[in-house]
Amino acid sequence: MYKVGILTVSDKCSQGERKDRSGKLICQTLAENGYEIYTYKIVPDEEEIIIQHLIKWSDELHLDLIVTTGGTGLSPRDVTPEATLKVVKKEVHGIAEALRLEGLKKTPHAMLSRGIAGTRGETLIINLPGSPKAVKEGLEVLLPILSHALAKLKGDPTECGEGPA
Ligand SMILES: Nc1ncnc2c1ncn2[C@@H]1O[C@H](COP(=O)(O)OP(=O)(O)OP(=O)(O)O)[C@@H](O)[C@H]1O
Ligand SMILES: Nc1nc2c(c(=O)[nH]1)N[C@H]1C(S)=C(S)[C@@H](COP(=O)(O)O)O[C@H]1N2
Repeated sequence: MYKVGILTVSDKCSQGERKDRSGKLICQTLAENGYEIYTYKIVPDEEEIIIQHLIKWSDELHLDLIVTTGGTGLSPRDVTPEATLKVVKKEVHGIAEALRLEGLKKTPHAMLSRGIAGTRGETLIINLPGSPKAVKEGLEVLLPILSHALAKLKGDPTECGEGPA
């Protein structure tokens, strides 16, 4: 069972001014789909704090997957993509592009998310926007590919083909 960490990046949620529905939605959805929710935290929109958590969860806890929610927009306090870029060793552009592409089918605002995805060692890190609606839509994009992505990240030699040639 793949181990997952969920990091909610939100000033309001971290100050108790808003209930974190988005992080909880990620926990619930991934658990329902067979992932082990290993850890879940709410942090403010502070780059250093985000970086510390991503590195610890990857290098010390050796999580397979980290999903962040929030702080991917244009607001001055939105720094999740910048923090994530400082942690990942390789970007997975296709995931970030797919999230925006599918998001645009729901709302033109999807183009305003600067979220990225990437890997650090054998950990896959994915940024989702903050709203529960964006999280629900983003998970619908991710769920079909997550187990394949994580298997490949761990060096699974099986072919990528879809069935017989
Ligand atoms: N974790 C969350 N749980 C529930 N709703 C959220 C959450 N994060 C964001 N939202 C909703 O999505 C909207 C846009 O998210 P955004 O990250 O811009 O939040 P914000 O309020 O601007 O900043 P912050 O959440 O960092 O205080 C928010 O105004 C809020 O309505
Ligand atoms: N699929 C999807 N993506 C989405 C949205 C959405 O509703 N659905 N919201 C957009 C909005 S309104 C914003 S402001 C940006 C950034 O959100 P964040 O600052 O909460 O990360 O995500 C965008 N991406």
